[in-house]
Amino acid sequence: MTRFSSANRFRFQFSISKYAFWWCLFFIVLLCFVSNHLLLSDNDRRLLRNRGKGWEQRVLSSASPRSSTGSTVLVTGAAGFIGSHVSAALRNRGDGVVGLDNFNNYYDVSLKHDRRAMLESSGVFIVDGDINDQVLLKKLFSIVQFTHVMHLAAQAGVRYAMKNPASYIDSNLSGFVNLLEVCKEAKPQPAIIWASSSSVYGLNSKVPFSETDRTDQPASLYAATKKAGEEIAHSYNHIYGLSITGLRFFTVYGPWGRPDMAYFFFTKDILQGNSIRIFEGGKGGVVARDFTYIDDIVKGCLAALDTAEKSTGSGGKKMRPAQLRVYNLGNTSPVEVGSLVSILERLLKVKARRVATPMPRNGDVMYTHANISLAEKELGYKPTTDLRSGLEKFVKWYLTYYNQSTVN
Ligand SMILES: O=C(O)[C@H]1O[C@H](OP(=O)(O)OP(=O)(O)OC[C@H]2O[C@@H](n3ccc(=O)[nH]c3=O)[C@H](O)[C@@H]2O)[C@H](O)[C@@H](O)[C@@H]1O
Repeated sequence: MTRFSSANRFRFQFSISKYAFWWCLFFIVLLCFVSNHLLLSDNDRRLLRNRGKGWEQRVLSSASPRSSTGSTVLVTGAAGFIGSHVSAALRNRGDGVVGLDNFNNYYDVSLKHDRRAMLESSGVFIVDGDINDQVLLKKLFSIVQFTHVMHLAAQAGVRYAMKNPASYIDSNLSGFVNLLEVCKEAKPQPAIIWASSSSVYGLNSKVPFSETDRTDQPASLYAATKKAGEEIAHSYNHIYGLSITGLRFFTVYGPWGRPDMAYFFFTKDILQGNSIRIFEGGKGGVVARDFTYIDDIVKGCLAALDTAEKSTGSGGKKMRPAQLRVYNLGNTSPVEVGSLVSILERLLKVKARRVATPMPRNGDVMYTHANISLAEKELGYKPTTDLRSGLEKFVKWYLTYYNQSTVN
């Protein structure tokens, strides 16, 4: 009995320690899984993804220009609307392009992934990363000598600033400063071209808007951050000799556009039979925009890049004064929102359910109209697409992309 129980005890203890061992192992694996998948920040995960095997090689091959005179451009916001078009155009003419985008969910992320797929097929690699990530930016600059930075990453949208003000500070102010900090330290420094906005004109009532008009009355936080960006650009140019060009875009539209913009969600709502709100100014005031087609904007961006002088500093030290420019890139022919809807109705062959709504106090301004004579003179910028032809291209893209047909 005693002999039997001591053998049994031994077996019992052995199996207990065996189970304890397997349980420990199970808990260790579980712990690893939890720390990897739940405790890692978005940024850590992004770094792991970015630094995977072959990552540097992909960055380098995307950065190499096809011709000896080609530029090497870092495009931030490359999976965005304007960023994807500009990246494709730069690549198509032979420049080296590395994209950077944080793929945030401000609007449908799958659209951004589809833009990325389109760019990757033409040889542009988009790094999944944030402009606030200084370690990542420094890493990119240590691998590639960028001649230019086309900074198109931003928190866009005028009305959304009332819902999520912090996102505008994060991208348009902190992110911009972070990028400039890395650019100013680079040896040699790149020239920077970046997206400002027509919204900086705010409550300015002198039309058409010229670059010399007042821009100290922003009507939204979005506009205030873009205006602040222009002042920040001034200080980095002044202190560090960075060559900086700001482009004030006027309501850019077209294929692969932004679903948060009126022409885009009006199209969706008209097709789905939903009503659309058309903002109207009080006392006969007109609500209109100088809608500008994406291909014209791309030409303006490339011309700004081609005419940008080199930065004059290096490694944080300014050698002599550097170029600082700002240009309006608009279409010069404002169209009332109601007329935009009429064009969409004709193209979609569907009557819109219009609800006239007095302009809410949401950061929108009543009217925009660009004077583009400066861009015309110095960049050779000449928009050629009227709203009807541009919307026709947009609608064609929209119906194909969303696999829809018009209702006859
Ligand atoms: O050019 C610019 O500076 C800005 O252009 C657009 O801003 P916005 O002109 O307000 O463009 P939409 O949001 O597409 O609005 C277009 C027009 O439709 C009107 N609207 C908008 C929404 C709506 O439900 N109803 C309506 O009538 C707006 O008041 C505006 O007049 C972009 O969203 C900004 O990111 C950009 O910086």
